[in-house]
Amino acid sequence: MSDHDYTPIIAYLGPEASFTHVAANELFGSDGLSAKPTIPDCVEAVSSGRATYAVVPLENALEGSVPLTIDYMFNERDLFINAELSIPIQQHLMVNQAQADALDSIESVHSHPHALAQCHKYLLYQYRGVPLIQSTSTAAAAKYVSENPDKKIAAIGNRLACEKYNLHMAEENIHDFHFNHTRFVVLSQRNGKLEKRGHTEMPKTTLMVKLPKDDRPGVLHQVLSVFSWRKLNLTKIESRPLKTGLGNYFFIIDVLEDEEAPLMKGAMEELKALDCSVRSFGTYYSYEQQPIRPK
Ligand SMILES: O=C(O)C(=O)C[C@]1(C(=O)O)C=C[C@@H](O)C=C1
Repeated sequence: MSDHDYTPIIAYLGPEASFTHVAANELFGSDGLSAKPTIPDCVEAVSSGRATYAVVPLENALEGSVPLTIDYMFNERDLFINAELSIPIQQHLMVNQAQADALDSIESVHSHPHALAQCHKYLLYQYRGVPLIQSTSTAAAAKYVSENPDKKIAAIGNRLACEKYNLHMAEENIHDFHFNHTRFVVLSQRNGKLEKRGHTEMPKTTLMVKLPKDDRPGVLHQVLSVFSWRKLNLTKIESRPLKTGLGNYFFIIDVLEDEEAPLMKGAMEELKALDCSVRSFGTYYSYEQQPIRPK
């Protein structure tokens, strides 16, 4: 991808101090970042041209894919993945400063559904029966708690949100499993790699594969052998509903190879020869971020 001579606008799932904000900041710095209230708003901003890029969460190590991102991304015909960034996720429980002494009487816990799920056991044992309220992001929950000092409510989110919204840190690291990472992707209308220092060696290509309509036995096996006999390494395969009826699925397949490599071109041709429909979301590099450290 060539350098821009203008500041690109980067739509991200906000508000400020969401995990997606951390990801966007890591990849692009703070210039041009534009917070959006929801994932569909981010995808729409980039597909309409109002933003150059969108940064959205795609997959969490504990909870799996982010359905909203998958649905919007794979239905927008003209978007490509330019980069991915994996971030370690540490979840903390926070309350308004005015409620710092009322931790035993919390009446609801607010956060993004993924964050609530990542802390499921903690919430079960420490706050059994307390209603869990979904928000559009962890930072949106933190902001809501900061704006409601009279309410006995808590938010789950990251340390930056605790600082940004001046909340009281009630308990740190409440996620149930130590290895908690989320993978974010950069989407744009252009097919090309976003190149920065520190990417992993092999590029990755994301494909959307629809099986042939005749539903013959063994066709998924044939699809997988297209990659296996070429020794193309798959890092993910996931089936998602096509939303056209029960039993109708497409596959998201991540391959550790450049789509321009001869082996990949051959694989795509062979998939088409099997009557599969194949769409590439482009080839991109992977980046990793270190844990957010206390100030
Ligand atoms: O709520 C946020 O802060 C987000 O950026 C979203 C999101 C997600 O969709 O999974 C990102 C990382 C964490 O896994 C929890 C929530």
